Amino acid sequence: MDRIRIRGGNALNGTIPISGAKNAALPLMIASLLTDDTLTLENVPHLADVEQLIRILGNHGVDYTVSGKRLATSSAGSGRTIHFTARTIVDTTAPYELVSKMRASFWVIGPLLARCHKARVSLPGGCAIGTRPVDLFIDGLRALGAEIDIDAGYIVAEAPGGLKGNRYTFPKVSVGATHVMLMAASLAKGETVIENAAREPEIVDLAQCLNAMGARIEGAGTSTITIQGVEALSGARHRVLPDRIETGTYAMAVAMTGGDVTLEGTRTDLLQTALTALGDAGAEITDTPNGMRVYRNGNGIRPVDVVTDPFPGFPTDLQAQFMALMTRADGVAHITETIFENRFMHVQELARLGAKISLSGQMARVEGVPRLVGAPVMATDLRASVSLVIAGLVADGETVVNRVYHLDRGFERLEEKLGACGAEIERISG
Ligand SMILES: CC(=O)N[C@H]1[C@@H](OP(=O)(O)OP(=O)(O)OC[C@H]2O[C@@H](n3ccc(=O)[nH]c3=O)[C@H](O)[C@@H]2O)O[C@H](CO)[C@@H](O)[C@@H]1O
Ligand SMILES: C=C(OP(=O)(O)O)C(=O)O
Repeated sequence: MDRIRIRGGNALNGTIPISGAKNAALPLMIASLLTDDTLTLENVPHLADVEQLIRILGNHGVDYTVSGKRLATSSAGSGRTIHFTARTIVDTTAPYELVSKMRASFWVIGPLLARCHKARVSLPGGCAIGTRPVDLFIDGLRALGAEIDIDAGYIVAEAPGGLKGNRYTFPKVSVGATHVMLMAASLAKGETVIENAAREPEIVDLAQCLNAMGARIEGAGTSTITIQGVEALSGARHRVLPDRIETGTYAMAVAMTGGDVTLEGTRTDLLQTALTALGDAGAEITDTPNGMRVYRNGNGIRPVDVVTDPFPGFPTDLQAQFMALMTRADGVAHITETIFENRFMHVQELARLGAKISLSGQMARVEGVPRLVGAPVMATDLRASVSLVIAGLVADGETVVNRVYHLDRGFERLEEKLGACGAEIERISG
């Protein structure tokens, strides 16, 4: 199993190209199930989750071809272009062996139901950050006329006469359930109105792609989305938006180590709340023509309290990274997690490096310390793992992060990107 070894102490200086967003690429790829025509996606990141989803889609009958080059360290925005074609759906079952590895693969339920009027999808896996139920998907799809049962770990859904548009109000904001409702309602008969929809940029990206395929979606990016169902969708070409979580992660790494880094191929408007928190912590962030510049001089890190919330709030996917930054603040910061009930698994690992963190329910009290000391660490989820990398970048001596496969789910060539900016970081294979 690969590990990442870091020798802390170097400031980061240089340029980091930001990849296409994992959390946009996944639903966009799944949207290819909605049409027998070719959906071409540009800027698709090379990540374990993307490869896994390609396998899952292949099981349903999606063919793919890859063109374009892999993202080179020196050039932003030149990620892969992948052409997905689901001429016919050969299987409407998404089996446990495939779906259990990745939460988002469950979302195939939406297009399968819409196009084939039936789907049998295993209950999902994904990062172990909470119980992560699927009740909102079930309620939402039932509102569109689907009949749904749970049988032996599978959701079995049918809509013999096709899905029918309806009004549905989410009792709680869900990114995944909003993606699924957009895809399902695009091929339903009549109008669907979704209230309390997620407003994440990845929702907007999916809606734009679906509209390019012939869907009629209005209001994506607000909490009310209206979809006029259409008979069929066609192919399209769409560029995956930049990864705001990767962007925020590297911005936090620079805030941690000090230095001056340009994040290329990204946009500040994708993560305003997190950038405001970073600014309050002492980093300077400015727009550049093709991204942003993050800079922190020799001044210390100021403690900042944050509370995670659905977009446009502070993203839960940056909570662990921000906590790593706060371990070196000049004072005490409080970090409250409101989205997932078990997303503090980095706390005990950060403590191995000398961090002083205490937990009380969903709130972490982080008392900044003047020094972290390298140690072997291990994390059980994607963003927790990268928070350990950020801490390792300033820890004295050597930090070894185990279970790198978590990182490979969501960070493209992390060690290369950080290494090019002066970090002493390497992957140890095997
Ligand atoms: C692949 C992807 O895009 N993953 C992101 C997506 O996950 P995901 O789409 O799984 O997250 P949701 O927005 O659905 O989850 C938000 C909250 O709603 C709850 N919930 C969700 C569905 C449901 O049927 N019932 C229910 O109670 C969840 O347990 C959680 O407490 O959004 C999360 C919140 O921004 C991010 O952390 C993940 O990185
Ligand atoms: C939690 C995440 O992913 P998933 O929803 O696929 O588990 C994430 O991207 O941080």
